[in-house]
Amino acid sequence: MVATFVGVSAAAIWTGEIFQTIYYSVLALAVGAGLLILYRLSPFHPLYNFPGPILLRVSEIPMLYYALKGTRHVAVKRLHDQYGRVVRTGPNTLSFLSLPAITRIYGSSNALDKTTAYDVHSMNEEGLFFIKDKATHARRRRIWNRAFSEEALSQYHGPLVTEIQNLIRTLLQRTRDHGDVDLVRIFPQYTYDTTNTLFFSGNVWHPSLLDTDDREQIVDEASTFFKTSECLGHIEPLFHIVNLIPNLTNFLRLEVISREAASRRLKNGPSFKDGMSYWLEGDGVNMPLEDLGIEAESVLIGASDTVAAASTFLMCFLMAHEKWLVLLRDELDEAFEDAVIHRLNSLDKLVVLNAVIQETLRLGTPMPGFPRVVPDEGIVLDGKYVPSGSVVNVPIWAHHVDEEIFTDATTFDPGRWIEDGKFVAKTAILSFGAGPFNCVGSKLAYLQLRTLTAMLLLNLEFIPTADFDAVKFRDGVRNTRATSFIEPLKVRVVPRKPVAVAI
Ligand code: HEM
Repeated sequence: MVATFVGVSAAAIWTGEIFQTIYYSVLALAVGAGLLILYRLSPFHPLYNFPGPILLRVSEIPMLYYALKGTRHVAVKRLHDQYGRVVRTGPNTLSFLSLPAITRIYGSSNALDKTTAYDVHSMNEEGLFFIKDKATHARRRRIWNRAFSEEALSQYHGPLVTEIQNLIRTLLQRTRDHGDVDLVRIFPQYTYDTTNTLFFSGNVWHPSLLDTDDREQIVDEASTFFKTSECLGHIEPLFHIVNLIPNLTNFLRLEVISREAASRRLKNGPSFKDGMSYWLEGDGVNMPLEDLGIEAESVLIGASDTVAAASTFLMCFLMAHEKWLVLLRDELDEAFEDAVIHRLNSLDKLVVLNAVIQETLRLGTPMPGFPRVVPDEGIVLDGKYVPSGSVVNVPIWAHHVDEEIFTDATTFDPGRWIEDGKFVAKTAILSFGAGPFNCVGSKLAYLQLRTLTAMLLLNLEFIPTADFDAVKFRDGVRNTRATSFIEPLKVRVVPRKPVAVAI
């Protein structure tokens, strides 16, 4: 009897202690969170004087919501419309919409460092996109630059044209099989194939994604990676916790694919002087072999979705603005009336082509911006002191549709880039970033966009399906590091007179 009494009593005491522990822990957390919120709103917070909505001043969660939805670029633009040129977009984050801020944050020789948002990867080696230290980055960048020299770009001409010819064949085949073809689906297949060919001599996957309609769902794997790292980049310590839990790291499969890409290409060798050949040659300093996997990831991330999204926007704009489609096609028909593109470099001179591409990049870069961290001594931005450790950012999309910089800013008007019959890129756009961390592959991106647009429009006619609605399509644009489209962009493709390319 006594034993039972004592046993029950001990259990009760134990249960009571657990309850008390939980109670006091929750209470302590609630008090801690309350104090943190009060501090973030108080004049003691170093960013107190910067305007912004209360919810964003106290927590990262509202911006995380927009990041998850893929509409952060729109949310930040609205905040600038409401609060002005500088907005507090998070407890510790400021967004600056101004030209001097672009120069100070990204462009100058003392450009600011990348934040820990770039640490969202599980590889221990060093890859260009992820390197934060400026001196280490500059050394690695010299090696990468060689893969985009004039000599290197000319090596890519032939393989690039072959990829586009395969795209043209597949567009016609899918139209024959299904009555129409979705450009949102087919363009990433083509760009991932092109990266595979130009950088790894086609060793990453075979047959091509176009030939299998991406049976292995490589494009989806990459897009899951982008979405997850965009969200975890907001609360980067969470990534390191997630990374410890095996089944939660499936989104990192792109890293496995990247390692395999590098090792297969190393084992099989190149079929022409591909991008990896330039990495292996080095530039005074050698690329460490163990870094090839993460560098492969840098190029797979950097080169494929970006070019696919720009190509999709370009076709959508042309179908929605027939005047520019006709002007561009006339320019191409006249330039290549003998049905041969003699040199790809001749495309650099075409005024309407280049204006259409520049305008596409202006309106077709729905990026919220790239975060940088303020150094120990703090900095002055737009006449305001910004304390050490703050995260600052220029919103690319909001900059591109800023009425103070571009008249009639939301209208697709390639004419804004043409002066006295010449293409003039007179106003800077941020599609490729700026400064030491800007896009290393921009020259290749322009080469790809010029060649693709010219070859598609010369060889094919694109007829949008009856349900084509440019406004609905634009409303379905999302950006989670990479750009994605909720709506399909369906077209029927009809052959025109075939045009050859002489390399
Ligand atoms: C339309 C196409 C493209 C767009 C809009 C684009 C955009 C950008 C932007 C904005 C950045 C800076 C990102 C940051 O600061 O965090 C960047 C970096 C980068 N891009 Fe591109 N890119 C394009 C095509 C390419 C291509 C074709 C390649 C390679 C073949 C490439 C490889 C890279 C790499 C490796 C970086 C990191 C550079 C560094 O940290 O030094 N991109 N890109």
